[in-house]
Amino acid sequence: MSLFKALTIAGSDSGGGAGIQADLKTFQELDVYGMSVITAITAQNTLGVHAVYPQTVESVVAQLKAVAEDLKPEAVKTGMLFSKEIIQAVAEQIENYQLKNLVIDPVMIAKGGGQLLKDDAIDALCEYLLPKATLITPNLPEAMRIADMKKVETITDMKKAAKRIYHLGVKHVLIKGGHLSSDQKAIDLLYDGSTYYSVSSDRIDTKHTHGTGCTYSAAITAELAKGNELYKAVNKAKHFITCAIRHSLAIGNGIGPTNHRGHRIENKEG
Ligand SMILES: Nc1ncnc2c1ncn2[C@@H]1O[C@H](COP(=O)(O)OP(=O)(O)O)[C@@H](O)[C@H]1O
Ligand SMILES: Cc1ncc(COP(=O)(O)O)c(N)n1
Repeated sequence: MSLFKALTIAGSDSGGGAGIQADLKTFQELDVYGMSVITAITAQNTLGVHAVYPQTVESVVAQLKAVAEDLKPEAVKTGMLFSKEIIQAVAEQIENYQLKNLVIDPVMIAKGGGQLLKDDAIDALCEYLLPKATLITPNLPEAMRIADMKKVETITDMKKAAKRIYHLGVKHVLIKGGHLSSDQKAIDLLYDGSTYYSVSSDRIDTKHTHGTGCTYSAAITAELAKGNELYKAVNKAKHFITCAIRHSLAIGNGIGPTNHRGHRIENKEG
């Protein structure tokens, strides 16, 4: 049996619900060998981000080189990248090692509050990373910033934003609808430059959604690593994240994490 390998380039969440920790748990659950490049360490729990300790560019490049020269991931995702210097260095190494199947989760602000991407880094993300990516997965506030729009609140806004982001050079755009109004289904919109696809589930009534975006993009990355084409990878990942939210964990005193074993509970694997 082949063993597929996926890499996450992201920040560490000490609370274990988002970032590197969510990504590695997701890779493991989906039978993909997981590797990591840590861009920043956050002191974080379900109540929020207490502190951010970014890694040096030298550290990020050294981690990335070590992984790329030896282990050769079939797919790569980025999460919290924090600064334009880190973004530029990551983009250079992705080019250098010709890393394929790149999924960008343009993480900006944690659900519990806390800035995970500096304001002046958004331009660098668009200029250096987007043109190398297979997919970008912004939530509504992130889509608004990247598309440079005043608001992204409805499906019509999502379509407009997807088109604008597509024209920045990325191959596919998936705008996540977790932040749509609470009477709407959890509708995500996938755009490939010609067609809009709706990827939808019922909305689950829970406040415990810490790490949903990280887990979803990690699941897409794992499915791409296994050789699935993009549309299929997104649909499989949507099932994974929906199960993870349905069985999310009411731990801590704030926004609890998703349950990466949720899909096993639904499939009665225990
Ligand atoms: N309450 C919910 N019920 C079902 N799916 C949800 C819910 N909240 C978010 N999702 C889904 O979780 C995924 C992550 O979306 P979102 O929460 O918008 O990302 P982020 O964590 O980046 O803000 C998307 O597929 C979204 O539709
Ligand atoms: C290190 C790190 N990366 C990403 C997120 C975003 O996750 P969420 O928006 O669910 O808080 C986070 N909180 N921490």
